[in-house]
Amino acid sequence: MALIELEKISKKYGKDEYTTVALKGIDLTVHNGEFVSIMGPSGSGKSTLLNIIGCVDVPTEGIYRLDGINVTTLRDKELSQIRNRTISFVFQHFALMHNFTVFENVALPLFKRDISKKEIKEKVDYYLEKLGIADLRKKNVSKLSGGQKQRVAIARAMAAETDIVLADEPTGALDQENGARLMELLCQMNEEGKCIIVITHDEKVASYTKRIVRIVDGQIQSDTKGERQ
Ligand SMILES: Nc1ncnc2c1ncn2[C@@H]1O[C@H](COP(=O)(O)OP(=O)(O)OP(=O)(O)O)[C@@H](O)[C@H]1O
Repeated sequence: MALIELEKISKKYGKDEYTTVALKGIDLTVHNGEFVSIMGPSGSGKSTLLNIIGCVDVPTEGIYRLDGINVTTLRDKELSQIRNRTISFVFQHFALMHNFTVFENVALPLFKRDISKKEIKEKVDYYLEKLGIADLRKKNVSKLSGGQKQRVAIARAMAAETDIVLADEPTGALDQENGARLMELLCQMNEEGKCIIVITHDEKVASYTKRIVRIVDGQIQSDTKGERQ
């Protein structure tokens, strides 16, 4: 069964003469363990597509099945529950909670689950160790470097142990070395079985992925194999 199944997805913003059609009848199927990059010019609809896949926005038309469930008909509460247990996000500007510690940021998605504090602590400690940032656990995230912040964001995505990780220009705010390190971490997560979808303008970032979907003007222009298989 497909993990992500988009059927004739369209998205319009605004009304009447102010309408923007961001997506036009997108059909896209992604399976467990895939590593996909979504590329395309600015304004082509990449972020809109990722937001719909991530259940933070809803399509105007079409059907979205996430892990076999038609999420287009769900209410907000059900949608956020499915999102929390299925999807993690990694953003260009990290989207961490300022004035919270590294530990608290990584633990955040776990607080919404039905698991004990002890289990949360063990899980978070395990992933902080795995990413080499255990010594930063009590530090306020606003005091960290860009590379360290992105490691915290990856630790948060790993600790959530969701099947899907969505990344929007995740290397955009990083230097080359930290960008490469981040892509290695995403590759590692993919090898451990996660389905990863990354939006990027950067061919180098796309070269780490196994499949490249190119979008132009709200439509899929091509869907090809990436360099890494
Ligand atoms: N909230 C919104 N309200 C109105 N129009 C929007 C909104 N969000 C996006 N759009 C429009 O939808 C189209 C697609 O935008 P989107 O952000 O998905 O493109 P993108 O490919 O991610 O662009 P970029 O690479 O510049 O981030 C654009 O024309 C944009 O102006």
